[in-house]
Amino acid sequence: MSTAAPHATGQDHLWSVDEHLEDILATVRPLEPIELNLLDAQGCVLVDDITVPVSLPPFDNSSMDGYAVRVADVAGASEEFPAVLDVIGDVAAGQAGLLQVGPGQAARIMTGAPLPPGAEAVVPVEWTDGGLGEGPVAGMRARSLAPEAADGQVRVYRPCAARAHVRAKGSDVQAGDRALDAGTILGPPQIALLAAIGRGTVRVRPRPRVVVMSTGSELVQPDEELAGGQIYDSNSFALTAAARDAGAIAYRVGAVADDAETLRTAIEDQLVRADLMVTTGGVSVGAYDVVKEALAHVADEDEPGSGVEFRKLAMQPGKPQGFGSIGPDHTPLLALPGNPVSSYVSFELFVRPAIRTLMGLTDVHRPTTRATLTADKPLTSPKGRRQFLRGRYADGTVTPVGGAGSHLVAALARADALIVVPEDAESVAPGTDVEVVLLG
Ligand SMILES: Nc1nc2c(c(=O)[nH]1)N[C@H]1C(S)=C(S)[C@@H](COP(=O)(O)OP(=O)(O)OC[C@H]3O[C@@H](n4cnc5c(N)ncnc54)[C@H](O)[C@@H]3O)O[C@H]1N2
Ligand code: MOO
Repeated sequence: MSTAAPHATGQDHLWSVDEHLEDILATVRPLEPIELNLLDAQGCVLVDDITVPVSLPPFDNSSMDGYAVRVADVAGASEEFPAVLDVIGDVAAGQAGLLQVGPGQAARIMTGAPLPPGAEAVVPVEWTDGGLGEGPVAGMRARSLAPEAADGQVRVYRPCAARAHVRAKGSDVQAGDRALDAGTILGPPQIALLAAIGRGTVRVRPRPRVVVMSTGSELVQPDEELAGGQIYDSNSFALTAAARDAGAIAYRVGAVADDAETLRTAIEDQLVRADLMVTTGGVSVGAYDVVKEALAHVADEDEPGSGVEFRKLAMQPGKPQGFGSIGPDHTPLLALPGNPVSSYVSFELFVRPAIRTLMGLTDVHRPTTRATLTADKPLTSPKGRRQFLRGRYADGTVTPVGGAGSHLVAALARADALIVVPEDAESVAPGTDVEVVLLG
């Protein structure tokens, strides 16, 4: 192998952000569906439409603790002239078919209990004397204090309309209705609905397993002592968190040393648990840029399409990038630049859409909006590069946070948006309408 410095020929080509993203999305495919228990499916994308098997609620039931009555029996009732009804017993939630309410009768009923046949409405207990004969009560006596079921008489002080305080069968969803559409992400409310209609498992695309690996012999893990020339590894934390935020199950591998063989072995060891590999650092043109060295030649001649290509993109930050697939399963790999802001911005632009494609989502991008630039002076941007500056967005305006330097982590921590300066702009004046990526 030659030890001469590489020539610039062919390496000067700058790929656009859109070309790079297109290549990534053309390679990454949604993961195969699996059947998962409801809670394991949280955050996953539903593969099939879900139809409601039984109506919800499955039967007419009471929305209040009170008395199930016939409307005619309480017509005209007042505190002065209460309706007096014979109480025939209790209907608790979970009971059905025991009582029949006839004229002049009432059944004491609990919230969620089935409306007994014959009854047309429920009067809340607060509209009655609770069977105690001493005027309106605030509630029923606890079962521990009065274990026997209600009997005797109840005075009802107000009339009620038919179906009052009754939740009708099917008033939530009807059997045969579409409960959820394929493509829905299962959050807590969707999981509530699936459980409510009796589904214990669902077919979803699994959450992608993403291994995030930082590289660099200068990196030290948080809580350890820094020696001269060392810095803390922030990328592996930032990107693991970002992968989780995107919906992945993410594994962090902190700081592999700048040695090609060590790195190759470390990556091979991780492939078993990766649907997607992400590395940071070592992709530039330095003598110690080991990711490039380790991966630029991993293409397997027997495996067409395998291998990692390193490119320069017309963007800032995030100019040097690697992308391809490795290992027997052609696991996609994105090699991001090491500067902390570069790796984070690259993640947002390329890795997040890849993760969301693996998840089976069609809308894979962060939302964007237009905003008026608020700044003391014009923003400057290198010609021919799409620049992503950090900013704060509020009420249709965006304000830059910190400068363009790709080492500025503190400013990144205060930002909630990226200000996009297009390739053809070298300067953007305050007051200009700009595109903004909302980081959510
Ligand atoms: N002669 C040239 N030099 C550089 C160029 C170039 O075109 N010609 N490009 C610059 C750009 S742009 C970037 S971006 C960086 C990318 O470099 P690498 O991907 O090789 O990254 P490293 O050299 O490993 O690190 C860069 C920088 O970031 C710090 N770093 C790395 N990993 C972490 C981490 N996990 N946590 C925190 N900080 C990290 C590292 O210490 C360096 O300071 O190359 C430029 N150079
Ligand atoms: O592209 Mo580098 O990522 O500008 O700092």
